[in-house]
Amino acid sequence: MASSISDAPPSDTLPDALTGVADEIATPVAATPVFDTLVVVGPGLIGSSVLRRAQQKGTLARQLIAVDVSPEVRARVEELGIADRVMADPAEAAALADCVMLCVPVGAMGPVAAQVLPAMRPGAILTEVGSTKVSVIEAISPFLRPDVAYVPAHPMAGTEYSGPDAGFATLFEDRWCLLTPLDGTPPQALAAIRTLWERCGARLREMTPAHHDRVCAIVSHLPHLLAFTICGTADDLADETRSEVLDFAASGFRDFTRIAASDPIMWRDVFLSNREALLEMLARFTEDAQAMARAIRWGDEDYIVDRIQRGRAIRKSLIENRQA
Ligand SMILES: NC(=O)c1ccc[n+]([C@@H]2O[C@H](COP(=O)([O-])OP(=O)(O)OC[C@H]3O[C@@H](n4cnc5c(N)ncnc54)[C@H](O)[C@@H]3O)[C@@H](O)[C@H]2O)c1
Ligand SMILES: O=C(O)C(=O)C[C@]1(C(=O)O)C=C[C@@H](O)C=C1
Repeated sequence: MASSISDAPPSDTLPDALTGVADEIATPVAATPVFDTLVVVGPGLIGSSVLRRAQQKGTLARQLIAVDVSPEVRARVEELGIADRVMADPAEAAALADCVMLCVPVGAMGPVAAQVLPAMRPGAILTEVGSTKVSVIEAISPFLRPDVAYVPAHPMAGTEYSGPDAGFATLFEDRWCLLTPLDGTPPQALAAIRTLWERCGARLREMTPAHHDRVCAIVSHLPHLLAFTICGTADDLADETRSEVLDFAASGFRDFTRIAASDPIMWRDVFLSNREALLEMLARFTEDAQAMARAIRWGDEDYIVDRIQRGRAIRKSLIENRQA
């Protein structure tokens, strides 16, 4: 593949930090930017965090272009000054890029890929950050070209906020970025996207798209489904009893409300696009919740304590892994 990717090292741990060992004090050198021109389509929470990181470090790309369908978002990105150029037409921007990163809701990935791919330069890279992988890959695949590499990725980092004001440069630090390369993904393109995420501070893991979707169904999608549901149940209860259920909803419930404040469009798309894996995890969860209900009904103290201890152990391991 004729690539226009800069000749970036595969990892920040090697030549970026130091040159040679001839002198007693090695000379630090700036890393070569991974790309000349990075186009971020959808500079919301994730896209604007990538732009801020790129601007702050200067080692992701020489030129940053933001593209958004919303005039309000474009105006805000201009005001924030987090891109060198802000454009409305994805195809016009894509023609200038050696990397296009799609940061739009997963339901928009296919239509946006259809707009950008025909305009991309030979040798450029298309990547995206969708929270689901199998259906996003299926939606993008019909528009792929042999001379444009596609590297699916998913930074496992976020907040309940969205839009360009919500982003921040350290969002990805110490967080996992899951990569799901395809059989035909060129190693050089994969290496460039790995370097980009490493320079965002992320830890990397590669897996198949199907495995990704099962993992994310349990660690991310089901927790959101439960948070939206429990808030709805509490709200219904407050209506029915005309009581102050929500006035006193502190502590445990409050933690659910943070997740439940997430963007409806993003989560509608995630649930529908990971339908199978999410429904499977929900079925397993429902069985386990029934088992807990049974233990409570029959006073099975051992079962109850065992489940609580498993929860505590999971929390402890997250803290040890710096993921809490
Ligand atoms: N929020 C998270 O925690 C999180 C974490 C990891 C990955 N993701 C994934 O990242 C993507 C973006 O999520 P976000 O939270 O940054 O969303 P966001 O709502 O903050 O930003 C999305 C942006 O995309 C723009 N957009 C929508 N449709 C478009 C189109 N057709 N053309 C151009 N722009 C369009 C919107 O105007 C918005 O500015 C989603 O695919 C999501 O699944 C989200
Ligand atoms: O931390 C949060 O609030 C998030 O929702 C982030 C979170 C997650 O569930 O962990 C949400 C969606 C993503 O695709 C990745 C990360």
